[in-house]
Amino acid sequence: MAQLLRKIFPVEHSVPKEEDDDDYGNIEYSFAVEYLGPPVTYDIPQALPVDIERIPIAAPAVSASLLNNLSLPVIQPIVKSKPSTKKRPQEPKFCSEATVSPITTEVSSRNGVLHEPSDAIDSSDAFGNAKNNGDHLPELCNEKGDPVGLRFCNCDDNLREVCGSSHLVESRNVCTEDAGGFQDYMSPNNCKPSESGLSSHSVSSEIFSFKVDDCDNVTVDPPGHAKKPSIVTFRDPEFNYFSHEESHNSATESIREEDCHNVTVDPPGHVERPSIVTFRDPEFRDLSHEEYHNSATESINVAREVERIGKKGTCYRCLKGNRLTEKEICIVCGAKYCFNCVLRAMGSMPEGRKCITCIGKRINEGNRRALGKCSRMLKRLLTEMEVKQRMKSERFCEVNQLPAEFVYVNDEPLSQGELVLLQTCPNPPKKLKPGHYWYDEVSGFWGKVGEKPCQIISSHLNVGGHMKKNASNGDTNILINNREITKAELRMLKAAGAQCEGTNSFWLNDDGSYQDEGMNNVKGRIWGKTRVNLVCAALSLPIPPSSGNPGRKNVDDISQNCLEQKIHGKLLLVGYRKSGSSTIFKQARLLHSIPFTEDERQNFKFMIQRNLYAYIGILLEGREKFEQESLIERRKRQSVNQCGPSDNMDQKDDNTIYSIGPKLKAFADWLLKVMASGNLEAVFPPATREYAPFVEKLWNDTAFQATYNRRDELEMLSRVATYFLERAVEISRPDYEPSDMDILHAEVTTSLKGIPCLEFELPNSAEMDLGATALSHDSITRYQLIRVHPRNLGENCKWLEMFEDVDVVMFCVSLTDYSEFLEDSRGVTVNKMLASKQLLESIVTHPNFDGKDYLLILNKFDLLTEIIERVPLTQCEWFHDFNPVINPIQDDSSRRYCNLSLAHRAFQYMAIKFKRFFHSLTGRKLYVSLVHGMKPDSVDYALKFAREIMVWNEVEPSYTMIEASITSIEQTTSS
Ligand SMILES: Nc1nc2c(ncn2[C@@H]2O[C@H](COP(=O)(O)OP(=O)(O)OP(=O)(O)O)[C@@H](O)[C@H]2O)c(=O)[nH]1
Ligand SMILES: [Mg+2]
Repeated sequence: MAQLLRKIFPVEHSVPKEEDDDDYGNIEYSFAVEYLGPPVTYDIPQALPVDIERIPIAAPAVSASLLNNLSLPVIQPIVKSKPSTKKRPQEPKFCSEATVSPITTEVSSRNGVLHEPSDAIDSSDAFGNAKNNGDHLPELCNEKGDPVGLRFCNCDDNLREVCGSSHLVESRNVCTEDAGGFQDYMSPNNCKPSESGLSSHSVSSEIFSFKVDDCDNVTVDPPGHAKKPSIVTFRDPEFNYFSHEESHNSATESIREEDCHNVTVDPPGHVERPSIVTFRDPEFRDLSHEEYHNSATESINVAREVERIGKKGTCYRCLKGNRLTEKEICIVCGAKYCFNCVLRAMGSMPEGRKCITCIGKRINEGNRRALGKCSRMLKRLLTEMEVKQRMKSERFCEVNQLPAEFVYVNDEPLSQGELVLLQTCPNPPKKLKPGHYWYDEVSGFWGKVGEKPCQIISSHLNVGGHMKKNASNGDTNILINNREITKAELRMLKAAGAQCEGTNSFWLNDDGSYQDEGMNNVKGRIWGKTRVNLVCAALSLPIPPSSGNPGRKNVDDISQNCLEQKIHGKLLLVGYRKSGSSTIFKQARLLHSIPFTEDERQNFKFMIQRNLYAYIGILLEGREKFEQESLIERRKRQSVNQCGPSDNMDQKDDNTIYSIGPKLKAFADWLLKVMASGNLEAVFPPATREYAPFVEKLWNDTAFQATYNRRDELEMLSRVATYFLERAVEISRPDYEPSDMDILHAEVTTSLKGIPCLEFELPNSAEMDLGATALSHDSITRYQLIRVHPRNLGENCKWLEMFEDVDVVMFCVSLTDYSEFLEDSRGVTVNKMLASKQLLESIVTHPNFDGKDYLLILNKFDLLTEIIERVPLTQCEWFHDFNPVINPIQDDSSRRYCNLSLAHRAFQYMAIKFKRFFHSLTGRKLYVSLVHGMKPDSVDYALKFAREIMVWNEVEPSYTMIEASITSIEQTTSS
């Protein structure tokens, strides 16, 4: 049979004969035959069937220009190597220019006896994968002489070093021939297989250290690696993660004897954490380690973290670069490669962005969302077609698919068919990941076990087991479809008008109709009411897709979109009128590249144009006033001079520099009338096109310009008006398109209709702020920023309870508020700073907000520096004792500096006032951040500050640490 096959499929030698072992020439095919002998009493390693689909296929190489100086791995043809009967591992055969590095072997053993290798051993790894380690695997025997996974020559009872190629311990061939052959990766820089005759087992130009410690734990540490017990790591100088293992096949890289002799062999740089599979994605926590192991089939290679060799931030291959260097990340092990190394490390990417050694392995679940989303770096490296092809492979190749058996629905793992059913239904669960979920097939409610529902999916799907009563860990004594609901759901029910008193069991259908259990009459419907939607939005409860607001994507009223992904922290942004909270919200949006939709831009355009007419109206009103004043002044002068009144003179005197022509006068009168009637919103934008020519004429008019020059005297004119008035002609045109800066500056009347919310990502720690890489989702966390206007909170902030799950309240105060007054609802004039203080008190003392963290954002610092000298801080009675010692101003150049320093002192003073006030209410610290809403960096800093507050809370708070942080914050904010 073998001979026949040889005739049909002649196999060429991959290595020149003279370099070869004798046995190599005798290539054979062998087939498994049924064992008919007597029963065996020992374990036989399992031979796994080959999954043809998992064998990587050579893909076209990247463009020729890129290949010139690349050392890409070469795939060797499949050959069978006969088990060697040699006592010593085969020495490597390198091409002439290749050098063999000395091998360092450290052996320390009390009980362990290291035997000369005899035959290749088979071993099972931690996942039960069968391994045939071939004849080149170092073999380690325990005291009974049983092989335990490593084989190497020269043993000693003590630690010792053995150098020289004769003691070479070769890297392994972990691939089983049964499993479909192996693939040999090597660097052409070192050796070309065809020329060198290098066997697939012989690239071992390594420095390894082996250590057998007291408990027969064997450790092989490459130099420079942090020693971890029971872990063997290999390192190739040219290709750090290069190994002989056949990562495409069912064998894994690790050899582990779990009982007494912990022996692990890991691929270069890859570290398998002892008996722990770590999934950094918090979502994955649902699946315990044991379950993962138990449910993993033998052929599954799981995601593992790669051990960093170089310094933090450097490329994992060339060890160059820093945190700021752009890198591509392996979706399996997390290794990061720089622009120059990524193609060498990842080859032709048959399964997307994976190191060559990670091909065939499951992705890290934390990277699932990034599948198929190309980075900028790849776009620069590859052609458009190549990028498409690789991203397609990444998304659709089998090994990258979600394993059905890792998804538990109502405590039962899904079959492949059920997973397909779930994923292809009209409303599938979004971003499904391994984990435990509950599903109410009657209502379509879907959530994670132990949590409130996060989505409403298609109902009546036959997937998973039966929903348990305690599936969502509810504690309300109210049942919906036999599930005890959570407090949040109870609020939703109440908002929908359901009578929950007396009844504790409801039947809820997928159309939202509900009835008492056992009764036939529908008592009402949950969905379709604005109030219910608002409550759901605020409590992060799902609503059916049809009741959502599909038009808007990233920023929206808190809706389904916000619930798709795990939100790590929620920030509530609130501030008194015109404190700048919506500017900060818009700035956060721009910072996190969430573009404004066309609809939003159109709305901003209309708002900006309408505001422009309002500013013009205020100027025209001012013009009238200035004209009057001017006339009065003139008449006074005339009467003083006693020039003798004459009709001619009177006529002439009516014209001042503030006088405008009859046409403009008619327009001005009309505009002022519209404003007085409060109809500006109704007239603009419709009248914009018609009146644009008047704006241009006005702007070019000397009287209008004279008024504009005195705009500081017009109290009604907001400070931001200048920004828009300077471009009045352009903005008034019908074809005006607002820029992001225009949108940022726009005074937007906050709508009462919705609660804007945006999701954004931040690196996990301040350390990483500088060096976040494109794909490291494990080091990036999602946050939600909710902006609520005080008017939306209702009287005494009663609606605040809707936001009780926020982590940090960002309370925004304009630093210029001390100089502004307004009439409250009772018609009483109040200082805006005091109004802000009152609002803060209402929130802080709200029962649902007891114990929350607060970050006070003192905004508009730039404006404070402008006004602080003109308007004393003592204008606000709360600041009556502000009495800083200021150096006398010597000249104009030092005036600005003095203002700045005065503004700083004023800021510090106000911050302390608020801190003391907060402390008197809560007994706790108030964090403070100085912000300039127009500056992205400043807003970014504030958001990261909020993140740090959350992080401090997560870490067991040590008093000293927090104190230290607070001190540093105060220093930062005051600097
Ligand atoms: N110069 C300056 N202007 C700012 C700053 N922050 C906000 N503004 C301006 O202040 C005005 C009011 O800001 P908004 O963000 O609309 O204030 P708000 O808190 O949303 O006000 P409401 O809509 O009443 O809630 C806008 O014109 C902003 O352009 C700042 O830091 N510096
Ligand atoms: Mg606003």
